[in-house]
Amino acid sequence: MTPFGTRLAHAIEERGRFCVGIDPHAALLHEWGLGDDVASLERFALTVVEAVAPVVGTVKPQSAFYERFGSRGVAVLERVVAESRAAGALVLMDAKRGDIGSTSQAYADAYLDPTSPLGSDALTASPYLGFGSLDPMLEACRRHGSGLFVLALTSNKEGPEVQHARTEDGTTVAGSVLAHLRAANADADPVGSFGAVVGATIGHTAEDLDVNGPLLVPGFGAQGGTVDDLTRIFGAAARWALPSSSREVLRAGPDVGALRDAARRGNDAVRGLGA
Ligand SMILES: O=C(O)c1cc(=O)[nH]c(=O)n1[C@@H]1O[C@H](COP(=O)(O)O)[C@@H](O)[C@H]1O
Repeated sequence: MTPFGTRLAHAIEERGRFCVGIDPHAALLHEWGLGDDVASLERFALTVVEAVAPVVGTVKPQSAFYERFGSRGVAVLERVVAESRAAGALVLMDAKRGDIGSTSQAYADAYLDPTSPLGSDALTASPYLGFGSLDPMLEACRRHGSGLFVLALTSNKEGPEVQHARTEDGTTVAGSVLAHLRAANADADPVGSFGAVVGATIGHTAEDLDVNGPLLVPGFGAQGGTVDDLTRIFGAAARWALPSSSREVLRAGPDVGALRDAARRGNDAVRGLGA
């Protein structure tokens, strides 16, 4: 199986680095003239897939917006995964999973094994039960050619309380996560399969963001992150950055052409990063 990092490098080269978040917020369903029910969820999500999955390299459905409708919402999420992949986009499942190791194994089986109904190209993961608790996920990625994006410096204002805290050896929690990722990606070429999540809104950081892996960068667009912010925060590490935007693109719907244009505009805006 080709490693996720290699597949992602091809996707960036062929389609660009912009990632579209497929987040069916209740407010967006309303803006699209839809109701807050499963049929509307399905219409919204599959319209976005039809518009953007053939043109962008990566899509990122946020699981919570589907889970809130129960099993029928999760069935829609399964279709989002399958139809996005069929259209040629890599699916980064945003479920931010993390638990004791034996349960992490079950999350790995659910999201990182391509034969599972929710099997995706990559998963977002939370390292706050200790980075080692994610080992079953890393192992599944190696086995199946999938990838992981581990929270490091998140885009929300509450993140620093945990992420800037110092560990016993004086490094920050974020720095420690980044060091683990760097080790996991050692020797990968052109880029590893184990990425970090770093928000476009963090302002600046003294951390070394070069982990020889991809950087998922939410907070671009609706949360205020701009291209200038990306250049300032990431410098040369922007080479493997995936700026991700949900609401700013999704507000262009429900027209398929307008959604696709919004995705293309996002892609064009970040094309020169890391050059
Ligand atoms: O892992 C994420 O994707 C994520 C991490 C983070 O630090 N901040 C963040 O906003 N996200 C997700 O990125 C998306 C941002 O959506 P918009 O603000 O609408 O572009 C949501 O799905 C969030 O759950």
